[in-house]
Amino acid sequence: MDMSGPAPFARMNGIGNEIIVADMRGRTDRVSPQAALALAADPATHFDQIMAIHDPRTPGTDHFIEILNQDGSFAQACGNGTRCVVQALAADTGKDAFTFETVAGILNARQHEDGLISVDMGKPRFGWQDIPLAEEFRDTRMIELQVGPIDAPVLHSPSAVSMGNPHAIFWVDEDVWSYALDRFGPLLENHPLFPERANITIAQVTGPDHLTIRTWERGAGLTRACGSAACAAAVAAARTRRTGRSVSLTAPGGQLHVEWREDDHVVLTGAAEWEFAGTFDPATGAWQRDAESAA
Ligand SMILES: N[C@H](CCC[C@H](N)C(=O)O)C(=O)O
Repeated sequence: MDMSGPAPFARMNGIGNEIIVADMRGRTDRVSPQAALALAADPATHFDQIMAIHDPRTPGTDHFIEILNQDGSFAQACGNGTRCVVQALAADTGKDAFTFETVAGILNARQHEDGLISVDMGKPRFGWQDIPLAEEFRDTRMIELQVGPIDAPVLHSPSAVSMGNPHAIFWVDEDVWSYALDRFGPLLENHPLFPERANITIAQVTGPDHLTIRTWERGAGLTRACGSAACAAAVAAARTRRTGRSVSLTAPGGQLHVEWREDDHVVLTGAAEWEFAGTFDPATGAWQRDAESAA
């Protein structure tokens, strides 16, 4: 049955990462890039990512999840967005555990008694072709890339990690707010070394097994948090012996925890917050707020 016509959505956030959860269950259409661009352009619905919940495509999974960035591009992973999906589905179904299929693989997630949500983001990938990078690097813990004056680079020698989506983690010793990420982010996001672009994070070790991070996201720009970047930074910190495998992180929007388990799975834990509900046209992005959600 194709339930065409407007689809329900919830405007949420994952520690400040602005998310639209689109309920596409029971439908055969998809959220279009045009709809994403229209919703992103409206200040009331402006978002970083859209998480579209579809009916399952694979036995043993609850839903297929499709992810669009603010610029209409499709993404393979979104940790903060996945937590928002769990919170929305838990409220709707009374279940607290879910298995999702994404283009990056199968994700298991659950909401805890305290309301926090954990998502198994799968295994990190480190091969240069898996990130992907445009040229071979035998050790992606530190790749040759820099921005700023040639004799005094501002950011250099990042770690590269894929969490299903590409990440470059630049290690800094100064306060992460002292770097012009608004200027360097787009240069690095679109650097030829990243054939699929990349999410760009600056990370400072600010305590034993604690990182402070800021991210310029592929397809969304500066965001208040990026869950898959938190995973990438935690894994890269452990790989480069800056921290252990269980790391707490402070992003501009709040706190996250990442555990890189011994079975190689990376588990992201954090909060999700509901803001308001509405309905929208998945083809055009035309929307209206639910009466009971009216501000
Ligand atoms: N911008 C990312 C997708 C969203 C990631 C982020 N919002 C998260 O929580 O993981 C990309 O294009 O790979």
